[in-house]
Amino acid sequence: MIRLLSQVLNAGELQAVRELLPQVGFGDGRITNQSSQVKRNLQASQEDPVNARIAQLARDALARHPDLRIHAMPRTMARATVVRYEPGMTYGWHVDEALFPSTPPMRSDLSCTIFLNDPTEYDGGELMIQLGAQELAYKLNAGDAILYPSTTIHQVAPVTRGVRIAAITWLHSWIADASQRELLSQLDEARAIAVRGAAPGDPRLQVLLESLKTNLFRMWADT
Ligand SMILES: O=C(O)CCC(=O)C(=O)O
Ligand SMILES: [Fe+2]
Repeated sequence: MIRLLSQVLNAGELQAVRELLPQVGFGDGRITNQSSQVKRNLQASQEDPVNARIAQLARDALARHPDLRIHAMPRTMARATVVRYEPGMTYGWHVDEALFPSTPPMRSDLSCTIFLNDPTEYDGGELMIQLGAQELAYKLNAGDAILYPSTTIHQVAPVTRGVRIAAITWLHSWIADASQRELLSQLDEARAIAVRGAAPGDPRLQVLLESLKTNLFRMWADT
């Protein structure tokens, strides 16, 4: 499932990132995808010390975001990388690698983009995700993030004006199976609504419970 995580970075962290960004050392993005025919962007090298500081800010911010825990059930999070798209740059349709090349390698279940600059600063540069025949486009406010399954075909549309800057990372979930993960996150959301003291007939709680009951029945029904 695609999930938007709002205000992952708070105002202070965004300001710290803005001050660090001019010092990031960027290189050709193909360094990590040498055979890619569609990747035309800039990215920080993993050894870059300024990237490491931004990555740490991003990791801490994601780790404390309640929606990340509910929807990703993260086991491991890869070190984030700052990416930069100038006019004409793009990352065409592709699927992310199955294994993130850490030691040991990490299976990527979910991909995550944290938008680091304001959408008014550039044209184009939408993160587009294919859902069957549909193409969904996302361009979020600075500090917001999107979480999407690493199995999806996606692209960054060409930037036509200005500069798009984001931090990207990947997550290994405790729950490998996406439909099982969805059941658990619906259950967790329902629990959170109930704990807050839902009003009788709360529509969100009702539809969550109906979905859980129906989909568990579909899974377990002996036909
Ligand atoms: O910059 C983004 O939003 C995602 C880029 C991407 O798809 C990737 O680096 O694999
Ligand atoms: Fe990607």
